[in-house]
Amino acid sequence: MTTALKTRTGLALRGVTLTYPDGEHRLTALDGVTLEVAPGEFTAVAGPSGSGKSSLLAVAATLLRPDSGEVLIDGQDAGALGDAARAALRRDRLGIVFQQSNLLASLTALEQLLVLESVRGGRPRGARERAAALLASVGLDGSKQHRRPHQLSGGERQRVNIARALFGNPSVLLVDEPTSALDHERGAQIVDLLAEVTRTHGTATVMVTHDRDLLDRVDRVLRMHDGRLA
Ligand SMILES: Nc1ncnc2c1ncn2[C@@H]1O[C@H](COP(=O)(O)OP(=O)(O)OP(=O)(O)O)[C@@H](O)[C@H]1O
Repeated sequence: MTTALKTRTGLALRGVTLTYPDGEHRLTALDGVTLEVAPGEFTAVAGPSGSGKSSLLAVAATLLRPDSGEVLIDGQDAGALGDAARAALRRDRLGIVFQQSNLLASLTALEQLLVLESVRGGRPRGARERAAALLASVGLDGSKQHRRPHQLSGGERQRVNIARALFGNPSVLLVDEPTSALDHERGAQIVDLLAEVTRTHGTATVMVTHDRDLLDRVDRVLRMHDGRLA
């Protein structure tokens, strides 16, 4: 495994602008966004609907190429890479937790993590033990690891999502509205868990949220308005 050799400097966006086609014009979703998130730092991005939060995550996740500006993951400029190298960068350095739990219905919690190793081209020795330990560390012990998504609560599914995102030992963890399907108490527990894994795994974590009540649990809150960060 090369994970031990990763140089971790976190996430940096420099002067990022993103536009979408909008009839005969272009709509500016991100307008010169600059942002740095260091390893072990938990940053929230809050802002009204349509302000550009999801666009910011998609660009940071290297899923969308910005019109201009740079996206650096551990110092590597994603824009300078071809598609295959960008996919490898995503696989090796990024963990992504989507709003909708996109777990595979037929797999148990443990298998949701292990299937990633198969995609990566094999299952290194100890992967099963590591997956089990990771699930236990996010609060899913024992028999719950052998349940399928429909046999888990919304909060538990989100815990599996978080464990799965951490399984590749990412440097950067990107989280999109993780509490939208949860009540306040369970939402707060998930944000506390994200704060804990940010510390213990040393990830540069960015969470997009519109839930203001949870913002006192993060290291830093950035506000987004009309594609600009303040
Ligand atoms: N694929 C797309 N094509 C065209 N316009 C888009 C597309 N995706 C988003 N937009 C527009 O870009 C702007 C930013 O959208 P974005 O989804 O990033 O905002 P958001 O802050 O995440 O909103 P929400 O909180 O509602 O999810 C909005 O004006 C939106 O309508």
